[in-house]
Amino acid sequence: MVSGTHDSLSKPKASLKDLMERGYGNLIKKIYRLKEEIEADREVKIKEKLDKCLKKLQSHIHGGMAATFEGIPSAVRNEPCEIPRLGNETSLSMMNGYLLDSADKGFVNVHEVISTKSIKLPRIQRIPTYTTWVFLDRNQRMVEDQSIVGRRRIYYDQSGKEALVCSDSEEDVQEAEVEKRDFSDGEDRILWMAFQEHGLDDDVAEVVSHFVGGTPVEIQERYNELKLKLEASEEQDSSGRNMFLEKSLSACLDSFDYLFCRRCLAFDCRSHGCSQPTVNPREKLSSLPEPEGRKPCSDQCYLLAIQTAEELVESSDSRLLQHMDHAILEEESRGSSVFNCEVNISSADFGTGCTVKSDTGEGSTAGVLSGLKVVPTVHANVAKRKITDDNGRELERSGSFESSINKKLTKIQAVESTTVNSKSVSASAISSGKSKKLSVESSQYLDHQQTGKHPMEGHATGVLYDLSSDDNSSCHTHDIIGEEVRDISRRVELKQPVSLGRRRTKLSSSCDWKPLEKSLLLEGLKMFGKSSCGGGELGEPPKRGDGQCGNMRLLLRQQQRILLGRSDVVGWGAFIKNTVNKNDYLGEYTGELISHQEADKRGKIYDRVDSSYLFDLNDHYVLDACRRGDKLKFANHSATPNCYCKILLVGGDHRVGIFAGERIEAMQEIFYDYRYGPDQAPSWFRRSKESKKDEQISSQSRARKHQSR
Ligand SMILES: C[S@@+](CC[C@H](N)C(=O)[O-])C[C@H]1O[C@@H](n2cnc3c(N)ncnc32)[C@H](O)[C@@H]1O
Repeated sequence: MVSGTHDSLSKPKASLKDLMERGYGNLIKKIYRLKEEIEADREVKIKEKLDKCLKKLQSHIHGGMAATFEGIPSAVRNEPCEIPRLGNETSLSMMNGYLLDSADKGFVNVHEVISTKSIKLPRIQRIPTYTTWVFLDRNQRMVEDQSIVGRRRIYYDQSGKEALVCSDSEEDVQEAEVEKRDFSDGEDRILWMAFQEHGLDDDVAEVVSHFVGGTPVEIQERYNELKLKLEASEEQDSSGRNMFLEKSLSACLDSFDYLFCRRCLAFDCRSHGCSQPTVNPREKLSSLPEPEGRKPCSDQCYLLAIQTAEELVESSDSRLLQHMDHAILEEESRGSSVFNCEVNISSADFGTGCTVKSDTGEGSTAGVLSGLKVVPTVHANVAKRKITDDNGRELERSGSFESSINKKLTKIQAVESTTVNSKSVSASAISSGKSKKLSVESSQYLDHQQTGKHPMEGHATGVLYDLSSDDNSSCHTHDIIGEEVRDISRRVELKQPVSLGRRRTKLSSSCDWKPLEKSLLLEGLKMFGKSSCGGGELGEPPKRGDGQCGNMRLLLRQQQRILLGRSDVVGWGAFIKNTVNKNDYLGEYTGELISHQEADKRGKIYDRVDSSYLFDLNDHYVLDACRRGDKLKFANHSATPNCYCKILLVGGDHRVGIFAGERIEAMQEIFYDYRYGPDQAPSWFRRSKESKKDEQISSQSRARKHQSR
């Protein structure tokens, strides 16, 4: 850095005369010349640009009208050319080249004018910025590059005037408010020449500042910047590599990495979106709170499983159970892996949120990997085995241990022998289903329909869980077969010492869940401390008239057609295409999954433009539909809404479903209550609440996070 930069700030600026006396006359003359050169250069460029524009304009003119364009160049070039006003004509008529009807003034000689009337084009509203949004099949994790946290960015408001500096700390914001001066190419040339010839000096900086403006400090800093740039490019020339390029390449690879789905092992997968972190279940285990003081909702509730597992752990058989755990792992590591595959067969085919536990058996081909053993097999093996302690002594099995193992086996076997019953596979449902995400070949099921034989039969010693959803238990978790298989294949490859059964517990808090390994289950459930099958805090699932599990519709995207149109209230709105009944599922509010910190930062920006698409999802995430989402993001707020939102746990993820609160006729606009908290309510929301002018739509929203019911 140059010394004395601070002095130059405090001392008054020397005049050009003083500087000349100090021997900078030559420099000053040179700068004058250079400036003139630059300006002449610029003028030439501007003229060239203008000519280009005019040529383009002329090419758009048809027939005789072209003649009227003669007057334009002089007008644009600021040469004397008076443009007469024609009564109340709009400015459009003044700019369109019709220099007309001024015989009395006699300054425009246009003979080929066809019409003396200006054309009034319809007024078109500016296209709002958010029209760049893209559809999302489901929520996507924010790509890190797009985070505004920890970055200093300047955002301009709609009129492009007021800037908002976004930064992590308030001090930063203060600091950043001093805008950095921009130097033009010409200015760069001047200061570069001056410092190159006279060295980096305060006086030189002062001379330059007389011509290019700014403070001597800014000018010196700019010079240093230019020098660094030059050095970098020289370095590139000498080494044949470009460090900037390298940096951007790694940044590029970074974001490429974010697009990689670690569940599907594919880029930009449609099921999970981008930025899939490698989730270590154990890490998750500690980060999420354990459910406390909750009552089981039914005899299938996972809370019961937790209790039982806790009891087992407390019991004197805990050691044996641990050893059994090991035994299972050993089994797994002996050539083939334990595979407790829970396969979701779409409700479109089964009429219900039907989950199938499948034992592939060795060499089986039931759509899952061959050579895998299943949990029942392993359990049976374990039950038969002698269990020894670390010193190789056989451990005595107490009665309760034997009975707990036996109970498990009995349960498993009982279910194993169960074929799919009429509740879970209904022929009518098979034909009427329209799921596009079917992962198991539907032909298999049609085959089943004809032969009366379930497609899994024969392939698998399959454990088919009857998961008919006409009981009132909530079905929160489903998965797609393909996805699970891919997941498993990867796990097998990686030879992870965790059984797949353990993994599945995380994903299988589905309707009629049959606990297989409670200690494992316990772990899985802890990972999803907030998961609930009707515990209440996530809301009751919507009533199902047709025996279909509520959130399967979400999973299968069985949504209503939504139209986008000008809202009756403000801006754009979402409209329903067909009439729907109360509690019908309309669609999902999708968006980017962002942290609360990120949301607060973005919220500040959204508040400025008074338009927010943030939706509180849970303690960890907020949905931001600003850039990505679905048409339902345009649904506006009303205090007397016709819809409601609900956060549902689907496939282990929280997702927002929008449901009809009443019968809604076709083409009606959709509203739901944004439910702003008192500390979040934007001014317009409060205003409208106070005034209560509008009976139907009594409040408005602002850039804060919407809440579900
Ligand atoms: C999710 S967007 C809804 C779509 C919005 N109308 C648009 O044109 O983009 C939410 C924003 O719409 C506006 N908004 C929604 N409901 C409103 C209402 N009842 N009155 C006024 N403004 C509303 C607020 O600016 C809010 O931040």
